[in-house]
Amino acid sequence: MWKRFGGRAAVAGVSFSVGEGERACVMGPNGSGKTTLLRMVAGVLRPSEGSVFVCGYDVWGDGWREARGLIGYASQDPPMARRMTGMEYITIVGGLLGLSPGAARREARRVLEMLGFEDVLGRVVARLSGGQRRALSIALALAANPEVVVLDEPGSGLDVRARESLWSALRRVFRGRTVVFSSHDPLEAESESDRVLIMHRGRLAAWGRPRELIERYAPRPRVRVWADRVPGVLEPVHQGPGFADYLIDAPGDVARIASAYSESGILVERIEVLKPSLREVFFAVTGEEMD
Ligand SMILES: Nc1ncnc2c1ncn2[C@@H]1O[C@H](COP(=O)(O)OP(=O)(O)OP(=O)(O)O)[C@@H](O)[C@H]1O
Repeated sequence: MWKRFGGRAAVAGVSFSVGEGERACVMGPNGSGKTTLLRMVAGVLRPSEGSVFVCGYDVWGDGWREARGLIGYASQDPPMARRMTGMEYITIVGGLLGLSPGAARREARRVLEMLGFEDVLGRVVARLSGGQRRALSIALALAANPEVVVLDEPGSGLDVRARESLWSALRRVFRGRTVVFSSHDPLEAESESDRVLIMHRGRLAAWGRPRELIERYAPRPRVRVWADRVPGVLEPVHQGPGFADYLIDAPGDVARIASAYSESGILVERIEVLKPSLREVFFAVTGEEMD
């Protein structure tokens, strides 16, 4: 897929496939093209070039009607009239998506109960938090019982506990479905997906199973030393404000690094061991730190 806005490519030649029942997570720095990619996959933004197939149907060709009936999509911040209640939103927008009012209400309520957000139905949108609005749009995306679910940052804007309970419910809701979602959280990506796609400046920088990506791009642990200077004898692999990272190859390396700091008279605030994770993969392939 390609998507150009004016002369600029937001998505530049990205190809991937997700198997039936698999969950794929799209990661990438801000502006790397995640939302644009998901919108093309979900059938709401036409690619400048390329195609999307869902269950064999061409989303942007003659299979659009069938394909769109198979996809449930929740955008990052869907437009909602502030004076509508959650129930009115589900009924009206569900109607636009072809759901009968009864089915939309019944199915959305079922999903919201699973998510622990059933009280949003009776409240006006203006009074809902970002997380509650997100739950409402996820419920609508799932109300038609889609085969394929596309969710743009379902966990964003939620605190750690709310995110954990959302995911424990989503795991049940997602069972048997194919899911493509985006995330800024490497732990969420690692634990909730079978495959990870890392976007960088519109291109696919890495694609694979989380473990394979870690093995390929970040097999060695690092230590991060927090101090205001770096000893001249050491070569950090990465430096940021107030910290420097070093690769660890042998058991004595951490002690060797710590003594280089003390021998240079540099006060160390703290030392962290960074276990290889998608965070390190992300850094290795994009050159950028995750949030
Ligand atoms: N409708 C549009 N018109 C013009 N440019 C756009 C449009 N939508 C996205 N872009 C541009 O395309 C690029 C990719 O944007 P996109 O929203 O897909 O990134 P993203 O990875 O989802 O970012 P974020 O993590 O901040 O949500 C950005 O430079 C953005 O400004």
